[in-house]
Amino acid sequence: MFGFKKDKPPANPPPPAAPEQQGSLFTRLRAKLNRGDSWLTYDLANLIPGGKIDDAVLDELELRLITADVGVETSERILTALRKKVARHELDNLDALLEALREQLMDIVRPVQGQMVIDSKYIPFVVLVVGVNGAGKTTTIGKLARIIKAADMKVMLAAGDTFRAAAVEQLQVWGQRNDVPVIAQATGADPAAVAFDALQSAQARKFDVLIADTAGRLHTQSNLMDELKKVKRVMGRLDPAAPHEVLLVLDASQGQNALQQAKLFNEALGVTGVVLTKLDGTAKGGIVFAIASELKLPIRYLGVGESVEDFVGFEAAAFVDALLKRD
Ligand SMILES: Nc1nc2c(ncn2[C@@H]2O[C@H](COP(=O)(O)OP(=O)(O)OP(=O)(O)O)[C@@H](O)[C@H]2O)c(=O)[nH]1
Repeated sequence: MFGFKKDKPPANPPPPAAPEQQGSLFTRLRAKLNRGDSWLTYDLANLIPGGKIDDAVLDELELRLITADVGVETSERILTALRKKVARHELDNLDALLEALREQLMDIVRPVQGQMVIDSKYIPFVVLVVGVNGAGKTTTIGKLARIIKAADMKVMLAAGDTFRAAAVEQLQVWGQRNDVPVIAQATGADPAAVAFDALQSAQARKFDVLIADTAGRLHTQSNLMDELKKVKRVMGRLDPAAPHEVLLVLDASQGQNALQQAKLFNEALGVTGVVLTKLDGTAKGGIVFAIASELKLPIRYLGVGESVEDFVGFEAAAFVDALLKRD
């Protein structure tokens, strides 16, 4: 329900779901992903006036996949499978086409569905959040802290983006409002020192989870990666297994750029999970499939709006069905 798993059930049962968490994930996703119509299936029925699936329909579908940043190779693979079925006369109406498309899409995203497991053998379980500026890191940390707290766990935040004063303030405001402690230092402080202090404090105070924010922009990209590697290394001195989750936040509306970012961050840091933000209303939501097929990294969460409740655990079937607008 919360989009993550604790290895052991909590001592106290989690409180009832907030009102916005009620209602099926599919219904909520459908409303958020397809403002109006789905980028994938809008008006498709009208393209098949006689009900016949022909090359024009398949070409249009391929164009939509590519335009939505599914990626040329992945789109071609999907269409090759569909074309074979058409040639065998297995797809002779829209329903059959959509069902075959659903199977293809599910084959891509099913393997990357995987909840974050908060392993209680680590005190705290450390989540390092990385990504370029503006991707939605701070918002994601707020949303994630909220659901973890709602499951009766003690969460602490580390304000590791010491490069930007506003980023620290944003996290502090969020922490105050939600009664979650935030460890911060002055602007320009060494982010590795912030991470070290925060982890030491969370260990001493026996917090369940520490979520560490990081900078998304430095003078050069190699500076940024070196800084993030140092944060990782320094945490490892206090707990050799930390960070236990390296969560990469990507702005889905950045399309193929997001894919490039993912490759760089993964090479440098070994990403263990991805959060795709701003999927609400973007016509570039196909990047989910590109990330899944090219990187094969677990997709943990989707951000589908700016408010704290616009955050859902990634479930392949709900996502695909919401895109295809099928109940
Ligand atoms: N529509 C939409 N907006 C989002 C989502 N997630 C974040 N945002 C918005 O994106 C903007 C950037 O989010 P931040 O959380 O500040 O991004 P950041 O990566 O921490 O970037 P800095 O704070 O600049 O380091 C904010 O205006 C957020 O409200 C989402 O899922 N959907």
